Amino acid sequence: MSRPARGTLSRVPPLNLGNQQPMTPLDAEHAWRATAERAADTVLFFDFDGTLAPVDDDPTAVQPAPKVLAALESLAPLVRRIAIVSARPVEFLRDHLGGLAGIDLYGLYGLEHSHSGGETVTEPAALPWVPTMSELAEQARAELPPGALVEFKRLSVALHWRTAPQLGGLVQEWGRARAERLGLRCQAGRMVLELKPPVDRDKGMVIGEIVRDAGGAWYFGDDVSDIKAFAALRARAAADPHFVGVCVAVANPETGHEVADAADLTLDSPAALATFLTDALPHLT
Ligand SMILES: O=P(O)(O)OC[C@H]1O[C@H](O[C@H]2O[C@H](CO)[C@@H](O)[C@H](O)[C@H]2O)[C@H](O)[C@@H](O)[C@@H]1O
Repeated sequence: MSRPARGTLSRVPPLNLGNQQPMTPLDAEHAWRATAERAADTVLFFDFDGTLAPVDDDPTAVQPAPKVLAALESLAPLVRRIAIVSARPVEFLRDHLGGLAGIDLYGLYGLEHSHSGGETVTEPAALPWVPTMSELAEQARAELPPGALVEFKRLSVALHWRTAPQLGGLVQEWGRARAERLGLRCQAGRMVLELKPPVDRDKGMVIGEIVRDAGGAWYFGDDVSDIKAFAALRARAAADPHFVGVCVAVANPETGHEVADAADLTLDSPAALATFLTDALPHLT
């Protein structure tokens, strides 16, 4: 099948886990129509960076794409839940979602969560790793060359090389060696390597738990860590032919085709996502 043209919304071959046939409708309009029939039982999941917010050299400078928050606010009362599932801390997400009410936040790949503006709950098994992460961030700052950016997130450390692409190999080598020594796990991303505690929590597990009793779900993501979330929707659909699961990739040249190949639909940017969500509103009202 040919690749979707940039700037268009197209269907690409779905991920095939264990030969199951995903029940995903064929195009966006059908998908929203099927969703409308079960909107009160549908959860809309969004990754943050690269999906709701365009990528920036400075991880602290990002903001959601224009109109994206307004679209989420309009969609929230029409579906069961809206949830953001991100590698960012919950506090960061809360600060960057402009006080949106009624949204669930899953931060640090699900090591933290906050339901509908409530307190932030941290996975207890991860807490003993805070000092290790803090020391690791200090070591990274001391040992990695200028140009590598170290982002300390309490329960994980992200090592960035976006503004110094020539350091990518060295940063990854340093990070993987350190992870092995400390018993940490690595998650690769867009010009970043993230080191996390060895606690079983990822986007797929978060989504799998939430959709257990849902009638449908959409997941919007741009990076390789989002493929686990897509797989969770596929697994749910495989277990229940009435479940409508739709996986949407927000394309970018860095992740190549891997995410788009695992998705049903592809959008070409966070700005295109805002338009896509705004256009979906009439289907659900
Ligand atoms: O799960 P996500 O919400 O997609 O978070 C993934 C990582 O996002 C951030 O890094 C990425 O975006 C930065 C800002 O645009 C960019 O500078 C960087 O190159 C990207 O990798 C965040 O800083 C990381 O902690 C997250 O792991």
